[in-house]
Amino acid sequence: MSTTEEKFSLREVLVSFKSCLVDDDQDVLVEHYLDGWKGLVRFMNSLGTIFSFVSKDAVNKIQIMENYLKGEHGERYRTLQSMVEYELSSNLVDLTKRGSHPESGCRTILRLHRALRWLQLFLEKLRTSTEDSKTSTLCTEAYNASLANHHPWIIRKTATVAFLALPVRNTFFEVMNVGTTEDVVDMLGEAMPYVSNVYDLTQELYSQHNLLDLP
Ligand SMILES: CCCCCCCC/C=C\CCCCCCCC(=O)N[C@@H](COP(=O)(O)O)[C@H](O)/C=C/CCCCCCCCCCCCC
Repeated sequence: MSTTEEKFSLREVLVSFKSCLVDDDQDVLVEHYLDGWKGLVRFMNSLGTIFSFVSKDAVNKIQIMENYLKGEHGERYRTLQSMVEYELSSNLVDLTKRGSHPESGCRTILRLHRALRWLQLFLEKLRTSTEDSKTSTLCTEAYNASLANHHPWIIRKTATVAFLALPVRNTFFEVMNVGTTEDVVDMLGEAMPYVSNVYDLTQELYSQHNLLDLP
């Protein structure tokens, strides 16, 4: 996971989520999906150790998926659709309660997928924010409208306290290494449709297979 220690580039994250989409934008390549997350983890690491409890969980989930990709059945994990078909047809998913497959690909991606909704909301809030907007407020609002609904009280509390340590909007934009505020806003506008497409496709796939509440 050494790549997560390289410098963050929002453009690379954009390219990863853009190149995720395959088969006429009807499927998601797992490898590039994970590359997008690795880029985001790099960004979070650059914000300081207060977010290490979040990045550890994200890194752990990325690692679980990378192990599947490198494993004996790696080809079945090439796209989200092939992963869902393979794991369901081979009974590799704990559907109602945690049992013998506590780290299935389907449940691991579901956790990242829920976090992608938070990202989608947060990026849109950042894009439309003004100079005096507080990143902690934007982040908390995005979190409360998404991930928080899936987290127990103690995680919600810890996350909300950590958000208070987010840097102010200008510093936040600088860490993105994109250029001026206008450049950041433009790039966020460019990135949003790709992140949204990936989110919508995954949501549709999981909904079709009743996988949105995996334990
Ligand atoms: C253009 C860049 C701007 C934004 C950059 C954001 C960078 C964010 C990078 C990574 C996001 C973190 C992804 C977190 C995945 C969380 C998955 C999850 O929900 N895990 C929980 C459930 O897992 P299981 O126990 O069922 O296996 C787990 O309990 C969570 C533990 C950690 C706490 C998660 C708090 C999530 C807060 C997300 C906001 C991060 C704030 C970063 C601020 C920039």
